[in-house]
Amino acid sequence: TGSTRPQRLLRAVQKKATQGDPQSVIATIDDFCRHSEWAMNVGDEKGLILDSIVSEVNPSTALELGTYCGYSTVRIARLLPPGGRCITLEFNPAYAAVARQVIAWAGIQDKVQLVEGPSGDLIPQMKELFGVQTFDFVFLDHWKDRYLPDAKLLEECGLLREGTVLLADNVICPGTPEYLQYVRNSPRYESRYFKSHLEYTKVEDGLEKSVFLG
Ligand SMILES: Cn1cnc(CNC(=O)c2cc(-c3ccc(F)cc3)cc(O)c2O)c1
Ligand SMILES: [Mg+2]
Repeated sequence: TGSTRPQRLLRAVQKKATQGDPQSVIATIDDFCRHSEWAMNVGDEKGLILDSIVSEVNPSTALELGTYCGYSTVRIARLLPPGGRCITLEFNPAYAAVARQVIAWAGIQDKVQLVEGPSGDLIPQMKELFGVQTFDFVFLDHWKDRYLPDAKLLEECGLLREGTVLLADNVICPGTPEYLQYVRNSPRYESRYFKSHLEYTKVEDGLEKSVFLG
């Protein structure tokens, strides 16, 4: 039985990245995906937009939907203020197992809580499981048809506050048309599109930043 792509990505990190250095983990994954095997990390170009928005929000509590190999988890967690934390939800146990090791290699595991399971079941438990009041920042990067139902669930569970920033990956490719229509037309959000490219390619993609107005 051969290795999987996430396992080969992890092996590259453990071989080439400096332990405890998030930037070298990020650079190693970007190099692996650009020159060895494409993988669905947010990537370096959209990653810079993610970094600038996370830095602007400076979240105490961040939520990531869709961990995959932990690349964007590392990008977010390395920018959190002292005491800040990122809760990241991943449905796929094999991805979660790789992500835990990537996050640990970067040395930021103390800022991250990785939870395995379906976001639709876990979101209603955020308050009781993790003592979360509201999220300051949410990064949506999981199954594209879950963006809208999970955004509505976050609203219904009282997990968003006036000013919470939702940042959604892949709003063009693969695309999240129902989610886009909702956040761009709802009076409860102020939405803006950041044009970019699908990770490691020239294909158009982008991030949608939507501020919850309460
Ligand atoms: C199985 N699975 C576990 N997590 C997920 C959620 N992520 C995605 O689906 C996803 C997909 C793509 C993508 C794939 C093929 C292609 F041709 C173009 C784009 C890019 C991304 O940035 C993504 O986040 C899917
Ligand atoms: Mg994505």
